[in-house]
Amino acid sequence: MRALQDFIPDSLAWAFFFDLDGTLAPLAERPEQASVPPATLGMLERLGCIAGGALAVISGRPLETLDVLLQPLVLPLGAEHGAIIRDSSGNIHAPANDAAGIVRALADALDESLGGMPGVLLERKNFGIAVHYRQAPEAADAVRGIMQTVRSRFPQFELLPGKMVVEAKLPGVDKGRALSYLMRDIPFAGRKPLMVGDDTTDETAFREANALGGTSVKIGPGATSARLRLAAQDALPGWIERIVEAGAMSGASDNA
Ligand SMILES: O=P(O)(O)OC[C@H]1O[C@H](O[C@H]2O[C@H](CO)[C@@H](O)[C@H](O)[C@H]2O)[C@H](O)[C@@H](O)[C@@H]1O
Repeated sequence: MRALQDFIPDSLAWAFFFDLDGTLAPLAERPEQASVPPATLGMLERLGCIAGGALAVISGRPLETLDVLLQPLVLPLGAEHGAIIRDSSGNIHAPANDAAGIVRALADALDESLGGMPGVLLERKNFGIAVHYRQAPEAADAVRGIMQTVRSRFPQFELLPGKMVVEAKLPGVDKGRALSYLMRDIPFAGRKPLMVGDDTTDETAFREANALGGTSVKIGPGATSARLRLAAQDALPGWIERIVEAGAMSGASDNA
């Protein structure tokens, strides 16, 4: 696999897709402690301008949380692993059926089965849930077992393992589909997609970006379908800055 340092995509030809946790935001002990550094937000804003708006975030986070984490930017989004999409015109695309009741029932059942396991966090979302064990790594097997047992009573969901987390999401929802959906319309259409992510949950988007004639960047170690690798998350802002500077030198406008 190629290392990333010599690949500086042309901002006029590429569409940029970023994962959030572990990619734009350094990983934190708890979900509510994560933040996107102001310098990264500034670089994203400039990149979005020189790329003609062809920049989106595709994340497991709820849409409303992404808007808070990315403010003052308001970007096209694939939220909750792509269950909810906000396109470049600001239109929201979400599953037609109201999942609130069944998500609440699943979360309540998990809450009861987890029984206040120390260090284990239950995160409720609109179309799924996440059970985190970053603060109790020794609970990993127990959490996975409980998730499998409870999920068997809720066939409306499928499990998705991630970094120190097991999530339950709707079937047919994945980041690859979100990327593909966004790529259908201007300003993404006609460009080559570049997906940057750090987790197994990003693999569907890596494969989709590759299949659509683009490429993909995996941050950190681990088996992956991504074609390029960046050693660590803290090297990402510098790489984005190089794309922005190269774009500015080639005459792409970074005036909003
Ligand atoms: O698709 P992503 O943007 O990578 O979101 C995936 C999940 O990220 C969050 O959990 C992860 O980040 C937390 C904060 O750094 C960390 O404490 C946790 O261990 C990670 O799994 C988020 O809470 C989930 O909702 C996202 O699905």
